Amino acid sequence: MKPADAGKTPHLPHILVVGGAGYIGSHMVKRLRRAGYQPVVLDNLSQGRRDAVGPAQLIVGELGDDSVLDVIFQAWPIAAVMHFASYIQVGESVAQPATYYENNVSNTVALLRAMVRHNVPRFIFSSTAAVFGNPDYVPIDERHPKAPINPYGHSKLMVEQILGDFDAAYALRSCCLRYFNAAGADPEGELGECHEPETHLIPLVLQAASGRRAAITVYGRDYDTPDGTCIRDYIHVQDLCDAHLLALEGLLDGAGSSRFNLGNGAGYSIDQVIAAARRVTGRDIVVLDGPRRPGDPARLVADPQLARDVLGWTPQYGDLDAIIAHAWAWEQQYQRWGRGLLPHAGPAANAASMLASDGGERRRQDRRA
Ligand SMILES: NC(=O)c1ccc[n+]([C@@H]2O[C@H](COP(=O)([O-])OP(=O)(O)OC[C@H]3O[C@@H](n4cnc5c(N)ncnc54)[C@H](O)[C@@H]3O)[C@@H](O)[C@H]2O)c1
Ligand SMILES: O=c1ccn([C@@H]2O[C@H](COP(=O)(O)OP(=O)(O)O[C@H]3O[C@H](CO)[C@H](O)[C@H](O)[C@H]3O)[C@@H](O)[C@H]2O)c(=O)[nH]1
Repeated sequence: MKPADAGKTPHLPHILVVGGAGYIGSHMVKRLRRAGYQPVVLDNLSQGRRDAVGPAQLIVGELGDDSVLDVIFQAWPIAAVMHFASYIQVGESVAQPATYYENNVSNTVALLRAMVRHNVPRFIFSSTAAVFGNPDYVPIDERHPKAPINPYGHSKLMVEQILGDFDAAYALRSCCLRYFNAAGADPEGELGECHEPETHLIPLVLQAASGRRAAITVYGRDYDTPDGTCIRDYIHVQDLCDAHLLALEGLLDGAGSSRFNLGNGAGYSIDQVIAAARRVTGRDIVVLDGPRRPGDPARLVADPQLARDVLGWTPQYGDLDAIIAHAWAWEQQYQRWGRGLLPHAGPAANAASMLASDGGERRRQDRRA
């Protein structure tokens, strides 16, 4: 199987993209549109950006709101759901577990129940390497024991388990895609990563390169790795989108439920990432040394063989410099235009008036309270 390409017959099915205004979800929405699908986005804008959705349908609303979900499933013939919406910060999940279990688990169950109510039988879930906890071995394959070490990882593993039960009880077929470290940006420069607050290494290193922040702090130099810094498997957001498209095609073709680890299968240390960023940007980057960040495993590297064999997935951006180059182009756009003033920003064609409930700012305030 190959990912559906631009130019393929238009008007493929409607796909509900929950969290489609966020970093990975917005790239997926663009990819779906290019492939001829009709994405419908549900996002509460607690992190996502209205302009990142482009001309796709945007419903501003809560994932766990039955009335919103019922209206969406009645309004559009949704063939499958892609679920990107969750809270994603490991440290915050330790401090606020209730918030994480509520949003990542309870609200997801509400979505799944709505799918069962409306006979929508296909689901693609954004899972994470965090379901494995501190790995017993690397590269990590799908058989590796699941032992999360924080509420974020637990919440994702719970949903994986719930999906197994929904398959058995309701024939809801699902594909869990466990991303390792999502990175990079739309090669066309329209979309990229802009979490608030940003906690991910590559965007922070590039903010230090652009001058948006003074320095990057390396969290620990005493790990059992060749240079003492943590090793991660960085996977380009476009490659993640390709995997989703393949998973979607599989489910539409009648495939059963499945779970895949998504990474390049190559690990880079923090020092290697900083060196690559210096190479790509040509800028000096000030580096500070800090203590370990609690809960960071020394090494997380995927074994992506199953996704290659079963989905036919071939990542295009295995080269760290290419991943960083796209993220750097995005950082420079941000420098030029600022948040909310990007060149592609325009009035979102959305159904917000139908279901107005812009809980975004309220959510942000709740979480900071
Ligand atoms: N970024 C990574 O490296 C990474 C790695 C592994 C897994 N993941 C998973 O991938 C998914 C997407 O990650 P991301 O980096 O794009 O995150 P993101 O925060 O940029 O996107 C999540 C989106 O979901 C929305 N959202 C959150 N709660 C919602 C709710 N209750 N109702 C409606 N919308 C809601 C947010 O507004 C945001 O637009 C997440 O589920 C995350 O756990 C990400
Ligand atoms: O300012 C920083 C930020 C990060 N790091 C280090 O860089 C590495 C990568 O950190 P990220 O925060 O970019 O990514 P994580 O590996 O912590 O987290 C990623 O993988 C997790 C699974 O383990 C979750 O899925 C999460 O959403 C996803 O971003 C870690 O060793 C971290 O300690 C620094 O040294 N300085």
